[in-house]
Amino acid sequence: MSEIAITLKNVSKCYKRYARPVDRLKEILLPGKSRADEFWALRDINLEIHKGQTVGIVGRNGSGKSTLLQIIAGTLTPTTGEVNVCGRVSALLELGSGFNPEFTGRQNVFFNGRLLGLSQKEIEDKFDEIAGFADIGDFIDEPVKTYSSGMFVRLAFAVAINVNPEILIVDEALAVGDGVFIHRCMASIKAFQDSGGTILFVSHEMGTVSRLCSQAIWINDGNIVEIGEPDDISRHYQAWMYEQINDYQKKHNEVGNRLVEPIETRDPLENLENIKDRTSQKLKVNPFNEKAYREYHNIERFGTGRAEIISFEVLDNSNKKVGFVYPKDRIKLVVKVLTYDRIQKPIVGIMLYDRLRTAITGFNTYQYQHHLYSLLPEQLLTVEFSLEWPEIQGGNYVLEPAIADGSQENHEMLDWLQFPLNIISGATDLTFGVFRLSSVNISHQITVSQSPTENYLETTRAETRKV
Ligand SMILES: Nc1ncnc2c1ncn2[C@@H]1O[C@H](COP(=O)(O)OP(=O)(O)OP(=O)(O)O)[C@@H](O)[C@H]1O
Repeated sequence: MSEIAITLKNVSKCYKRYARPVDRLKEILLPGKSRADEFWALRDINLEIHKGQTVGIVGRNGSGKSTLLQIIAGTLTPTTGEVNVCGRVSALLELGSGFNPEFTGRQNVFFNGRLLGLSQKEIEDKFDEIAGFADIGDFIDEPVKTYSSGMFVRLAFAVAINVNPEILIVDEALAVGDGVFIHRCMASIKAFQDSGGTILFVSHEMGTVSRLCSQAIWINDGNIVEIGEPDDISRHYQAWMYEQINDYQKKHNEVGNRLVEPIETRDPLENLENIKDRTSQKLKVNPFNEKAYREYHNIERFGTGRAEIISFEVLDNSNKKVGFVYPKDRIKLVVKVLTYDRIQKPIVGIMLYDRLRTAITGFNTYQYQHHLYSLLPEQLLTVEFSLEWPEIQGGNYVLEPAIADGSQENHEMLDWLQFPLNIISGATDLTFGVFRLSSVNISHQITVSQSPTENYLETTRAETRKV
């Protein structure tokens, strides 16, 4: 096992919160009696991060991510516990933190470089590289208070990555950079990873965490919920987020989500009892019936459970199950849903993820304006999506079906199966990046100047059409 770069033992952080600003003043003027409420932003955090790891930290707003990063970066002291950091830390924390707004960009580069332990000469040697990376032109000699948030982060990242850190800490800041800059940041982060650097970063984008990280940490209400493979954390966090959304919908949408159109009655299924028997087991352990998430880390499905996906199949043209497809193959994705309650506005959809859990595409009945009538309890809904397999890179993919009640923007997630089906996509042709465009027209012309004096031009034209 590699060396340990960061260790946290029983780290907690308590902030003081004052109901009124005057209480803070009173406490200073009349010491002895605390007038603040205690707020524990982190509780008993135990963590070991090895050298060379890239660790993504996820969690909803206010869960304690920045507090944790600041404690590791050394800009905040924990209330209790022990922190050991081995290696030079360069931190890109809250936007502009560490920059003096009255100083110019240039002055701030020197100021920050010195704070990070570089000598004047070292910073002078690196200055052009830093300014070149930040690419903010003449603004480098303007006070940073005149910078846009994007310019701020450009300079801050340029400093952070160019001061030879061993541990790089990035707190969401990159979210405000433009596409070109993010691309460059990602390239430098990759190079830093390859050189054996340790990275900790906060992101709300699970795709980025899955792509970049070797490990992920999920924090909620100041506690570590789970540490593990980014892919697992991504699924569990997604499940939990939907739980929150469902709770919110329940509270705020009791009336809004009520049935407006007439219910279409359907013939009850002949073998409904059998199906119910098979699925009742699952329902009993449905984690969304009031249990805290912590108790069911290893779920592979989530939702309120008012309806349940009981079968999901990928079929070829002759209705045979397939696990291997080629681009342009026609396939059918068949989702069967059993209802346990009245579902007023059913939406059935499927997400396609790659092996790093990057969402490749998603489609659902609502989006394609395929209206599904309201369902009664104990009905079986079968939805079949017929499609041409996209021209994506060859490899392993995951298809995940889901059933929701509501609209695209505002729905209750009833059941979402995570990782029910792996499908291998064969590669038929060269594909660069994620997918290959299915229809590209290419034309070209070559113009030759045959005699400069006559200025005579001969043009050869050609056109190819690839559909
Ligand atoms: N200086 C402070 N005084 C009092 N409370 C604070 C202070 N700084 C942070 N908090 C509180 O501590 C909790 C954790 O904050 P923190 O910034 O670490 O969360 P976060 O997960 O980074 O949130 P976000 O995703 O919104 O950036 C929040 O409830 C926040 O209000």
